[in-house]
Amino acid sequence: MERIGIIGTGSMGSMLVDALIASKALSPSQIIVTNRTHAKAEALAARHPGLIALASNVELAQEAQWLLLCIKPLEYSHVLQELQRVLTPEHLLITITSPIQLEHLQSLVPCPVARVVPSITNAACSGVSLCQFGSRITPESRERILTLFSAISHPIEVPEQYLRVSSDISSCGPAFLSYILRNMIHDAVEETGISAEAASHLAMQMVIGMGELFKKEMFSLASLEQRVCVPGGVTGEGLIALQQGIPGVFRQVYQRTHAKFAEDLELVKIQLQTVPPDSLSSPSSAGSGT
Ligand SMILES: NC(=O)C1=CN([C@@H]2O[C@H](COP(=O)(O)OP(=O)(O)OC[C@H]3O[C@@H](n4cnc5c(N)ncnc54)[C@H](OP(=O)(O)O)[C@@H]3O)[C@@H](O)[C@H]2O)C=CC1
Ligand SMILES: O=C(O)[C@@H]1CCC=N1
Repeated sequence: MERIGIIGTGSMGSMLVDALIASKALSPSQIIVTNRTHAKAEALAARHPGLIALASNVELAQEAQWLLLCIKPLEYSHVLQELQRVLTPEHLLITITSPIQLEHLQSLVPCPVARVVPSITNAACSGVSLCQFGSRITPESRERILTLFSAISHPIEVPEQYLRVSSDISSCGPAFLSYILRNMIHDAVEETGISAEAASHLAMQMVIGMGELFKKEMFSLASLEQRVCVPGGVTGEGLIALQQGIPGVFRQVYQRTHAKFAEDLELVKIQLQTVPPDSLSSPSSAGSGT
């Protein structure tokens, strides 16, 4: 494939670069990056000889047709204003951010747009990525996007109304489960005196083992729970405590994430009013920025 330009080499941008190279989906020389703090982009280039770190988003868009926007929602209006001068219908814009409506984004640029929401699990070429495609995406580009991201994840196409909750599970989920496990470890230490190190080791190995069981499709969540919970045994006693505390907690989690999402969508919408609707979309005025 042609070169891909990655704007933003923070947590996700750098993870995607590392994973795409590790999986051999892309070679370093197919990747160009920019980052607001240029030193971060340079560090990535140093890690992957052949990868180019540029200082300007405009220059990057002139060098690459596929642009992966790995910036945060409130950074879009600034970056889109910069890019408007150079984007052409031949570009392809992929956002990894949720609170920006795809059709709105598409209305501001002359090119096709798509969304691919990654998960930190993609760093291990595992887990899912959540995909959505704007109306200008051709079947061929759709296939190429799915092929690229299938090298580091299981891409899943999600409808707009389930984007937030899907990302809550697949992208925020690792943080939620880590928090629960940290509490499991903390309380073990407080209650019994086991060392934090020993409890952490047990917890990590347990999670890795569970992942293997699911990978091998040996259990569903319910059948695993049932298999471990020996009638009259200790697990059932422990579950009584969990049954008092856990049910309903995730309803609150989803209510909070959805409220924040709605707030961000609104803020982004207001900010994007400063980006004029695409005035470059007619091929005659699109320029030859590639
Ligand atoms: N973290 C996660 O697990 C997931 C995150 N996401 C989404 O990914 C997006 C990015 O998140 P994340 O990587 O964690 O955030 P980070 O803050 O780590 O990365 C954002 C990067 O964008 C850079 N940046 C900001 N403005 C510009 C600009 N004008 N030009 C070039 N680079 C710029 C920042 O540079 P600087 O170094 O100067 O700050 C920073 O490195 C968010 O929208 C988030 O919702 C999606 C799924 C999972
Ligand atoms: O915390 C966040 O906003 C991002 C979105 C998905 C995971 N992390």
